[in-house]
Amino acid sequence: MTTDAGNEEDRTTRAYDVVVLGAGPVGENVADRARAGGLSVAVVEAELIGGECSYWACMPSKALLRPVTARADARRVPGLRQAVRGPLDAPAVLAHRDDYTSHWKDDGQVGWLESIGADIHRGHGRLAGEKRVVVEGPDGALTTLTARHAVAVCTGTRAVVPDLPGVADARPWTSREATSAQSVPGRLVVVGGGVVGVEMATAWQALGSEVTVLVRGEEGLLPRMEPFAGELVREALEAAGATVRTGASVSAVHRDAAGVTVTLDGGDTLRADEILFAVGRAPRTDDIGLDTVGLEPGSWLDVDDSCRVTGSDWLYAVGDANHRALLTHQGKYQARVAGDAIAARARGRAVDDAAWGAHSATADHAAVPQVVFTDPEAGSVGATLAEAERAGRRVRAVDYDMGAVAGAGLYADGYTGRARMVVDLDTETLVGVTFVGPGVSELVHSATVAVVGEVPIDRLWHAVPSYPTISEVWLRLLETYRG
Ligand SMILES: Cc1cc2nc3c(=O)[nH]c(=O)nc-3n(C[C@H](O)[C@H](O)[C@H](O)COP(=O)(O)OP(=O)(O)OC[C@H]3O[C@@H](n4cnc5c(N)ncnc54)[C@H](O)[C@@H]3O)c2cc1C
Ligand SMILES: NC(=O)c1ccc[n+]([C@@H]2O[C@H](COP(=O)([O-])OP(=O)(O)OC[C@H]3O[C@@H](n4cnc5c(N)ncnc54)[C@H](O)[C@@H]3O)[C@@H](O)[C@H]2O)c1
Repeated sequence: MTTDAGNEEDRTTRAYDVVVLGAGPVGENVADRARAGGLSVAVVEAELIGGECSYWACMPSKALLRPVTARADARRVPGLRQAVRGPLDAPAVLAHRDDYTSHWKDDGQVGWLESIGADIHRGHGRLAGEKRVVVEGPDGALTTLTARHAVAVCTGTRAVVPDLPGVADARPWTSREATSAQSVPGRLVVVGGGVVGVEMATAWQALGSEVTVLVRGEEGLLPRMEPFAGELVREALEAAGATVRTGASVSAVHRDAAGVTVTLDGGDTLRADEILFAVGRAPRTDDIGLDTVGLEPGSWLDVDDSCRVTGSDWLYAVGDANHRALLTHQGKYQARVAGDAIAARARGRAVDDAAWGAHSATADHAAVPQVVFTDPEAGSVGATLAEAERAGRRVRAVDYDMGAVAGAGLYADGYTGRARMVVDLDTETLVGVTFVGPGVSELVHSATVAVVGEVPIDRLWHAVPSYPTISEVWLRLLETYRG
C-alpha cells in the first residue's frame, strides 16, 4: 500500500492514490476494487455510507413490496388463499422496512469500508482543480484530499420535483418520503408512471392508501419496457383498487390543513393527503466543483467504457452520475470495471478496455437487466422490439402467453403473464427478453446470460428448462420461433 495519509504539521491535507466522492453502493465498490488493486483510498460521504440505495431506494422499497407480492402469490394458490384473506399488517411491514434500512444508521457499512482499509471522510466534497477534493466536514472544518491517480465521482442522483405553482409549500413526497414514511396516508396521488411511480403505487395501495397514479400524455406505465409490461401492471393496479389516469398533467398543488389539492391541466382537481412526485432523477453534480475542472455543474458526466470522464485522464464518473443505467447492480458492475481500470493504469499494467474486456462496462450498451417489483413483476434485459428496430437491426419478436406454461399454472392459479424475446435475424441470437408475471424476477438472469453470451438459438435449444417450472417459457418461446 502506498498511503502517506498526512503529517502532524498539516492535518488538513492528506494524500491518497484514489479519492472516491460519494459512498453509495457504487462508491463503495470503486473503493473495494481500488483497494484490491493495492491502492490507498479515501471515501467522502456527506450523508450515510450506503447511499440512496440502502436507505431511501432499493432496500426500503423492496422491503415494502415483498409482503405485497408474497400475499398476492399466496392468494393465487388454492387451499392457501383463505389463510391470507386479511389486510397487510401495515405497522409490521413498516417496522420490517425500518429494520432493512438499519433504522437509517450506517454503522454496518462503515465497518465494512473500514475492513477493506479505506479511509472515510465525512462531509460534503468538492473538486478544487485537478486531482484535489476539498471536504467540508459537519463542523465546517476543511480537509484537502489529493489524489495521485484518480478521483471517482459517485454522487448519484436526487429526485426531480417540477417547478409548479404551490409545490414548495405543499411539501410533496419524493422517493425519500415514499420509502421512509412512518404512517400510511389515506389518499396518495402519485405523479409519474415510471418505475418509482408504479412500485410505490403498488406498495402504498396494498398498505391501505387510496392511490391515484397520474400519467401525463398517453405513454402509459413503464414506458421504457415493452408496452405489455405497463398494460399488465396497470390492469393489476386497477384490480387492486388504484386509479390510473393517463393524459393527466399536474398544473398546480396546494396544501392546507385538510391535505393537498392537485390541479390538473384543464382544471380538474383531486384531493389527497400526500402527493408523490416520481418523475425522474437529476444528477448530484451541481455543487461538486465541476467548474474547477472545466465541466458544467449539474450535468450528467460523459464517460468512456472504463468510466473515465471524456477528455480527462484522472477523473472518473461511476454509477447514476454518468446516466448510463440508473440501477444499483449496473452501477456496481461499472464500479468493478472502473476500480480495476484505475488500479491497472496506476500500476502501469495493461488495460483491457476493448468490448467485453475486463476494463470495459460493455454490458451497459447491450444487456442491462431490470426487475420492477410490482404485482405482477416485470423483468427485462437488453433492447425492446422498438429499441432494436430504431437501432436498425433486422429483428423478430416472439411472444408467449405465460399462463399456458405448466409450471406457471402450478405457481399461480389463473396465472397471467406474457414473455417476449427479440431475435436478431442476422445472428440468430437474442438482443432483448421481457417477462411479466408473478415470480418472473428470478427468470431475468437466465435471459441476461443468453444475451451477454450471444448464445445462438440453435444452442439455446439444448438448454432444457426443468419441468414443471415457469422457466419452461423458454422452451415455448424457442418452439414458437422455430415454428
Ligand atoms: C425508490 C427507488 C427504488 C429503487 N430501486 C432499485 C432497485 O430495486 N434495484 C436497482 O438496481 N436500483 C434501484 N434504484 C436505483 C438505485 O437506487 C440507484 O441506481 C443507486 O442508488 C445508484 O447508486 P450510486 O452509488 O451511483 O448513487 P447513490 O446511491 O445516490 O449514492 C450517492 C452517494 O453520494 C453521496 N454524495 C453526493 N454528493 C456528495 C458530495 N458532494 N460529497 C459527499 N458525498 C456526496 C450521497 O450522500 C450518497 O450517499 C431505485 C431508486 C429509487 C429512487
Ligand atoms: N426496481 C428497480 O429497478 C427500480 C426501482 C425504482 C427506481 N429505479 C431506477 O430509478 C430511476 C428513476 O425512476 P423514476 O420512476 O423516478 O424515473 P423514470 O424516468 O423511470 O420515470 C419517470 C416518469 O415520469 C414521467 N415524467 C417526467 N416528467 C414529468 C412531469 N413533469 N409530469 C408528469 N410525469 C413526468 C416520465 O415520462 C416517466 O414516465 C429509474 O431510471 C430506474 O432505473 C429502479
